Amino acid sequence: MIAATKPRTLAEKLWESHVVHQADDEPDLLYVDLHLTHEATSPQAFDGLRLAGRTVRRADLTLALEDHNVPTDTHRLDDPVSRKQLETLRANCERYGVELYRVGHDRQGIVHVVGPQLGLVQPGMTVVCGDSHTSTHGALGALAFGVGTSDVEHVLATQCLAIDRPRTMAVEFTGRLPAGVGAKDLALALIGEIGTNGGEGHLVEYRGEVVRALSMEARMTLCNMTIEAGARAGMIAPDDTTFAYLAGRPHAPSGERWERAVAHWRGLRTDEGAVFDRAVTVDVSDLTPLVTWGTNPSQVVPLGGTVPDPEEIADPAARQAARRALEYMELSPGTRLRDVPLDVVFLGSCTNGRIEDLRAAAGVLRGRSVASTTRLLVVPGSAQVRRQAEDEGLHEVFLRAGAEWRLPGCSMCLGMNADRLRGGERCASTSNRNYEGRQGARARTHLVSPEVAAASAVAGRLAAPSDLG
Ligand SMILES: CC(C)[C@H](C(=O)O)[C@@H](O)C(=O)O
Ligand code: SF4
Repeated sequence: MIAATKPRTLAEKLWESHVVHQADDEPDLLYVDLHLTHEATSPQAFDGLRLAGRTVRRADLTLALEDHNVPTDTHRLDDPVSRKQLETLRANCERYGVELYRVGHDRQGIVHVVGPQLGLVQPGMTVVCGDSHTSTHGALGALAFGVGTSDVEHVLATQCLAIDRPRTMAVEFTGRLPAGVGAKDLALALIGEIGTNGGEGHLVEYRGEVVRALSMEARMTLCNMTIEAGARAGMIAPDDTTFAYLAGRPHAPSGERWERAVAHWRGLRTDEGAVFDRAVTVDVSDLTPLVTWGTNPSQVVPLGGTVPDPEEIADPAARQAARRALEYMELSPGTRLRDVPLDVVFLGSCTNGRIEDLRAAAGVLRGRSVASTTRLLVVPGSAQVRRQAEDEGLHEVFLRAGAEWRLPGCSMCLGMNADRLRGGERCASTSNRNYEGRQGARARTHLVSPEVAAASAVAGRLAAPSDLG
């Protein structure tokens, strides 16, 4: 009799198929199929390599992008700090033979937008990048880890990652997703429920019909924000949506190799009866568009709601955090979110800077104008997204509405380039972080979906598309 194999989760399968070395009381050593890198977290890693007299083990499995420091209004690198970052990356890539898509290249863009777009990220792979939002790539059924700079050095030198095995966690959204509610709302709803530490030490697999019905790009939005729940990574088992997305992409297999790949990928799913260390369900039937009111993504309420009163929060630590957040955000309890005026709206980032996000926003903005008191920045996540949007005429919708149509990059997602909020400006942003100072000194950030961002730009205050006349 053949011994029955123990049912395994998708994460366990991918982990076990990549273990190079395992020993008691040591992290596992995993083989890395794809290493993505950018200017912000690679300089010290390359320095370390050079000092140790080592070289890049698999330059052919390594790709570098310029995203965090790039200006998005011009290709000119005027800012000396940013220029230094980019010049350092260029010199390192040149020296070690690593391919680099630099500013102006037709494949340049945010690392987490470009990887999937080129078909570089495929089901079953391990993907590593010195960037927390590497979790995005798990949407394709990959095991994708954001790592620190010393890990980047180790991966450059060995193509392996030393990592403790996380526990597994199933997240299932149940019920029917109402119209006007999307992946960004799912992510915020989950974080609102389990908190910014709720996923700590876990590898999340998103499961169930609601997730199955999401487009590939929506799945990326969801996996992208997994990290904001404190989890180690997020993933979704590949299915026909994944295969349709990958087919024909520059680095996807073709012909007979494609058929073989798909046959293999179909087996990359959690077995019936496999046990997760933890399971969370979130009912989405009554979900409405969400907006953050505070300074972390768990401080979130429905757009139709009001700013909560910290004094009504039972947990003392949460109460104190809410008090401080309201002070920073200059908001008082009971204020209707819809009454909150905005200086800036930012549509972009690796969370919501893809073509579907731009289409959704353009759908709201068509025939409308941005409020005179508000500035709308539209920043495509990559040069390819920008081209595609222009082919579809979306840029004309944005420009006609009075928005700024920018060049690709991280932009106002974080204050590492010229796109920054100034003097305590308030912004509705489609990005993933709203910590103090994230978008500039004293900047106030409200995280929202692309549809809410677009409607808010028109209204000049937080608004849903259904609020617009
Ligand atoms: C600069 C980089 C290390 C950082 C990250 O790891 O996420 C950035 O991308 C961010 O979103 O804060
Ligand atoms: S867009 Fe924002 S979250 Fe994404 S990699 Fe860039 S800085 Fe990080």
